[in-house]
Amino acid sequence: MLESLKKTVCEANLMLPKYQLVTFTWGNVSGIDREKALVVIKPSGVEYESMKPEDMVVVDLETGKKVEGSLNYSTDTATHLALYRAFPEIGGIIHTHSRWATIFAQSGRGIPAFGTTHADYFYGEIPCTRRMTRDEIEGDPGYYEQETGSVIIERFRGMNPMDIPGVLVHSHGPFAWGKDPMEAVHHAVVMEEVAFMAWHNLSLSGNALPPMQSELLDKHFLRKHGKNAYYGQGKKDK
Ligand SMILES: O=C(CO)[C@@H](O)[C@@H](O)COP(=O)(O)O
Repeated sequence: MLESLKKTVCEANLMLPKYQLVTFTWGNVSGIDREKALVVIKPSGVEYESMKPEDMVVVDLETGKKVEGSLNYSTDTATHLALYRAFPEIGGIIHTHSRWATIFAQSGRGIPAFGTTHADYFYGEIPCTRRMTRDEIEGDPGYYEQETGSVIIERFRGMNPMDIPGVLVHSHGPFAWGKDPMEAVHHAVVMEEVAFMAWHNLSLSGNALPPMQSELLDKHFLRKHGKNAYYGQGKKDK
């Protein structure tokens, strides 16, 4: 079942060690088949060196039940499912504990847009959720992870998840998404890079640097995204 998506999701997971986004097994990527309403996600706690497409686990989007796979699915599966249900435009999700983004998450701070590297991918600050409450943390397996999805969705109320394809979960770490699993990984790599830069910008400025000017944010984001985008090979030069 879903052999091609399993291959893609496995390859996307293998990008985590490649781009140094992960230590040990601390991360996961998933992808969704919207027509079948099935999600493919990596198994929990399996070393990346030995991970194969056939290890991927298939989960029903609505019930959260495993429909195929001999291994246990990622502990973060319920968060992925909550995000897929809330954001119908996304096709892939990644969670990591990449160092610089996690430093911002642990500090409860969003990553401000300080430059065009950020603006090419994120249309403003990458937000941080609120702290989770005791009631949201305690409970049966899967409940805390589902509530992790809820605090992300709450933070994105009134926002377009494709304008800002990532978030920091307070005291935890980054989640990112995209139109497919590979784009989600791409966004996680950029988030880590801009977190690294932003930390140094804040440090050099004595924590007093304002965000970049809105005109420059608009220019860089909108020339790569949206109906009038002209970056890359999509639209032919006049
Ligand atoms: O967030 C955490 C641990 O804090 C998990 O995402 C991480 O260890 C990866 O878990 P899985 O191997 O996907 O079950």
